[in-house]
Amino acid sequence: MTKVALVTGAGQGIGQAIAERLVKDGFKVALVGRHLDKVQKVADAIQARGGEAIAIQADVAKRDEVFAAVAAAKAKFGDFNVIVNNAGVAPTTPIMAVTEEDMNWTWGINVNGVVWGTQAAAEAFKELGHGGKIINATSQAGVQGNPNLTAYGSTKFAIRGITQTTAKELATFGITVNAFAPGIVKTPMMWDIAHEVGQNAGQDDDWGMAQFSEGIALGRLSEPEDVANVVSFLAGEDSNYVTGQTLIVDGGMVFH
Ligand SMILES: NC(=O)C1=CN([C@@H]2O[C@H](COP(=O)(O)OP(=O)(O)OC[C@H]3O[C@@H](n4cnc5c(N)ncnc54)[C@H](O)[C@@H]3O)[C@@H](O)[C@H]2O)C=CC1
Ligand SMILES: CC(=O)C(C)=O
Repeated sequence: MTKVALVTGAGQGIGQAIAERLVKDGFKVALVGRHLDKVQKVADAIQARGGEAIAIQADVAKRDEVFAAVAAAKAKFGDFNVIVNNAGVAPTTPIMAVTEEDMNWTWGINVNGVVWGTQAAAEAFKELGHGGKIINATSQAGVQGNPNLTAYGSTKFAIRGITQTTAKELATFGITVNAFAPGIVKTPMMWDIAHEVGQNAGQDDDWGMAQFSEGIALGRLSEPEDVANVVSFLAGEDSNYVTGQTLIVDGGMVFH
């Protein structure tokens, strides 16, 4: 039977690439995003190529919206097997400029969103009487500290902790929980960061990006598909004996 996956933040960037890859792997996919038009466009393109996809509007910071999204995916496709808690935001925050709003906003989406997604998916797996896979987006910035990313980096360290904790807690239900840690991926998020870093230094976006791209052993920035390849492994049967882990997919930036 075809498996069902839900991907948050699937309207662009890494989430879009993951959704498209999971369709190639044979999944039916539910694409979740804050802006329905963006996820609908990606879902329409998948359907035009013969895949099965639905678009669902939800803000992952809101627990009831995440539960409703999982319920809608389960109702539409009749099963539920994988959630990819991918949605995230990445404000550039030098430590002395960090505000209460920065912390609450970033943690509300990046951390609370993972917790709500974990709860909603685990509840669905239990109702369906089978296990499942929970896959969380952390970052190289959640494995080692990055300057000016205090708010963001703190959320990504927390996500690795939640991944380990929930892997131990949910294993008894046949649920695995893993995370992927991208490096520097050419997406709108990373270009926004590069823009801010460049602007703060009186330089352009390419200069800003270059500050992050130094020291990649494989000598190139990441494409979203590099990350989707690893998520494909975590979503598939070949990773059945892997849980609580963070797979770093950064071309060789952080050696852990
Ligand atoms: N681009 C990069 O270099 C890296 C990205 N990551 C992580 O990968 C994940 C995806 O990143 P990108 O594709 O680069 O980001 P992106 O900003 O290009 O795309 C993220 C998507 O998530 C959606 N989103 C944001 N807040 C949301 C909310 N509250 N509810 C629902 N959807 C929401 C956005 O609308 C957007 O479509 C994020 O968790 C990010 O932290 C990790 C390491 C590096
Ligand atoms: C955005 C991000 O996760 C970085 C720079 O590692």
